[in-house]
Amino acid sequence: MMRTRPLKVALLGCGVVGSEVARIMTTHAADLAARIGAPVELAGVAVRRPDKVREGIPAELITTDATALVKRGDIDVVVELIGGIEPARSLITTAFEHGASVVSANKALLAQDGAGLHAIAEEQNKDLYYEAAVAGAIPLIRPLRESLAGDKVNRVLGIVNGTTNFILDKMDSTGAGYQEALDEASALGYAEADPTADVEGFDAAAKAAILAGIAFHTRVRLDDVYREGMTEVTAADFASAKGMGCTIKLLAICERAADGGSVTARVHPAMIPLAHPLASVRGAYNAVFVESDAAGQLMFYGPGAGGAPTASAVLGDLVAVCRNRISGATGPGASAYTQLPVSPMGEVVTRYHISLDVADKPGVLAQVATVFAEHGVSIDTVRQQGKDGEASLVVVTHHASDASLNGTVEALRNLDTVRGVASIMRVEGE
Ligand SMILES: NC(=O)c1ccc[n+]([C@@H]2O[C@H](COP(=O)([O-])OP(=O)(O)OC[C@H]3O[C@@H](n4cnc5c(N)ncnc54)[C@H](O)[C@@H]3O)[C@@H](O)[C@H]2O)c1
Ligand SMILES: N[C@@H](CCO)C(=O)O
Ligand code: NA
Repeated sequence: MMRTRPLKVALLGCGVVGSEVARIMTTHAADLAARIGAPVELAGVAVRRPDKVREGIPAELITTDATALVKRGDIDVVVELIGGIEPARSLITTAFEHGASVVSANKALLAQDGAGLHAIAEEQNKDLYYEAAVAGAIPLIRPLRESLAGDKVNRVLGIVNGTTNFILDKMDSTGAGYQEALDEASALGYAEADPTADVEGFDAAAKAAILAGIAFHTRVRLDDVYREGMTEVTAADFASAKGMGCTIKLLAICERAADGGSVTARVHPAMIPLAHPLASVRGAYNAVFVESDAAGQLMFYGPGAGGAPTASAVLGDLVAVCRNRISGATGPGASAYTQLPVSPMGEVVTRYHISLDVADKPGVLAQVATVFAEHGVSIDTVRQQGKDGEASLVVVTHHASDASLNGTVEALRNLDTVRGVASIMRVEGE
């Protein structure tokens, strides 16, 4: 039966995502009301620039005072789409304290203080939903929190940043320059307000922290996630990758240790075989593999960024939270009961592609191989190409710990015959 009193929604931020949320709330109003069981009304929109023309949003709803809006007391759901840490955190906290539930897409804030926000939500008996914060439109948070709640997840691996996937794809497929591809990603609404968050891997690291926490029922903060961005990936790296039947993607990898006693979370560029499903993830699309005891391997794929796709996830959360409001229930809260330690990157075991510039003379290969052997790093393949007394040596290793690999590279740099380490890249997905 349809309730006549509408649920009131306050929208904080009306940029790329917020404007799409407002548009869909208006164009889909009747369907949303039917699905929720009550009409949903946009009761106020907090913006920074009130003079901007905002099609479809009545001028009387616009305010620059976000704090007053969340303090009104009659708001059922606050949708936070400002981004960043402050004032978003204070606004969300105030919203809970004044009776509202919250939907947010703010991965930076959730990775930094998800535990604190969940605690306040639980204290106030309110919902905190954030499907849009990880992998845009792709349903991922809800499947992990709800559909897989009876299984044991061991690994989450994937492409979780649309901007960097868009840039790497352009560099690989069209030979486009880094800056040109980044400018295009920003114009399309994929990049963060400060795109450094994307290209330096902070955004993917925030998503990895959120995913690892939910997948392993533990607490993983942004600082726990090892992070390398993609700004140093070069055309030469793509050429090397091609040479071994691979491409390069910025991956987020969260793993539970084989003994179950700890977890790791990392973000870095990696070579993956062209035959791997992640290799064919193009543009701003995201794809995430989840491996669990009972289900085996699941793959989630779809648009990872952009106004409308992200708004789809926000609207899904809005419907869920509104339904909960009507039934007087709340959805699942934080589930960090396992309290697993996060192991340092040095303990992560993977394969490596190392490109060295060496002197082209007898014994160099043996010298290099000895350094690998001394550090317990087993070599899979070696490729050498000579050029004017110098040579380029490409070594691909078997599985080794990051600590052993770092020790190897340090020792290689100390060899007179090694002129330089041109690149080191992990090899995943085999
Ligand atoms: N764009 C995407 O593809 C995407 C995808 C997933 C998640 N997100 C997240 O969604 C959030 C919003 O992203 P966006 O792309 O829409 O950013 P955006 O920069 O386009 O929009 C944010 C808006 O908030 C406004 N704002 C800032 N401070 C404010 C304040 N104090 N009061 C009122 N308004 C304020 C800004 O003027 C801006 O219009 C961020 O947390 C982002 O990380 C974005
Ligand atoms: N800047 C982010 C938005 C989606 O979270 C990305 O490119 O993936
Ligand atoms: Na999502």
